[in-house]
Amino acid sequence: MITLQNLTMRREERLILDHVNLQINEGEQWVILGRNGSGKTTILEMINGYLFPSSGRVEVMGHVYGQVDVREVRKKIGYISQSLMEKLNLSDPVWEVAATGEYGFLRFYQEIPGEVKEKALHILEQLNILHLAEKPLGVLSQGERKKAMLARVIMSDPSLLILDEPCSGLDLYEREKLLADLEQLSKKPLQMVYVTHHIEEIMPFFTHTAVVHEGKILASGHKEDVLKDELFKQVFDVDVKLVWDAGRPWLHVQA
Ligand SMILES: Nc1ncnc2c1ncn2[C@@H]1O[C@H](COP(=O)(O)OP(=O)(O)OP(=O)(O)O)[C@@H](O)[C@H]1O
Repeated sequence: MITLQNLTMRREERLILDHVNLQINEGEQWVILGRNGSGKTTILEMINGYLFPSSGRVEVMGHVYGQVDVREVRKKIGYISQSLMEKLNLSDPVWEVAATGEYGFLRFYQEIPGEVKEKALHILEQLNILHLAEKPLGVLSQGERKKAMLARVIMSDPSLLILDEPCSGLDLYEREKLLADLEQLSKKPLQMVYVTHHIEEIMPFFTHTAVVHEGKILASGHKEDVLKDELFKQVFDVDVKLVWDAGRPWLHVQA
């Protein structure tokens, strides 16, 4: 479903990605982990076709970038990121923010068809935020904004969902609610690539993990094979012990 081959990215003489290879197959749910500045977002932007590598090959859902109109591929990709959040209009009502997902627009300049509004309201109801439908996006809490973005993504019925640190800024309650929503979504035929710094966000439904370090993929594969104490010591330079509890990994920092 996604093949990244030998991706290299240079910026001002700096090597930001260094021969990145990653194979993501249908039915797998991936988490990409790594420290600040390791190159995670750069990889996501390449999968979305917003950035092109200096060299290498990107194939997404059977389309090789450079040979297709990436805007067409993007219609099948849902993207949740802080940079997209910043592009949305804070004065737009939440239902309208969700409805824009139907077309991939950032905002509407014409009347929205009744059935599109109905569909948006239905999705808000599923996510338990129907009561926020008429509120402007700007008055929502961080957690509620994330849910509005999720509604916008669900509206577009994507085959691939890319999430860049969706839980950042959320308290424990909001984080767990968002993760539970994602778990529900994972039951659809919907593939996810989820970027985070926090391994406890690796819910049981995630099957695979890649660890990015200084622009390289340090390890990738089944999460149980990749998530090892030694790897965390190497990446985070902190002595940790990894413990699995209820199907989720947790890190204990050693004294
Ligand atoms: N346009 C750019 N020009 C120069 N350097 C850039 C540019 N975009 C990203 N970088 C650098 O590339 C490196 C990787 O950035 P990236 O955003 O992919 O990291 P990340 O792993 O997502 O980090 P974080 O977890 O902090 O979001 C960083 O050191 C960043 O400063």
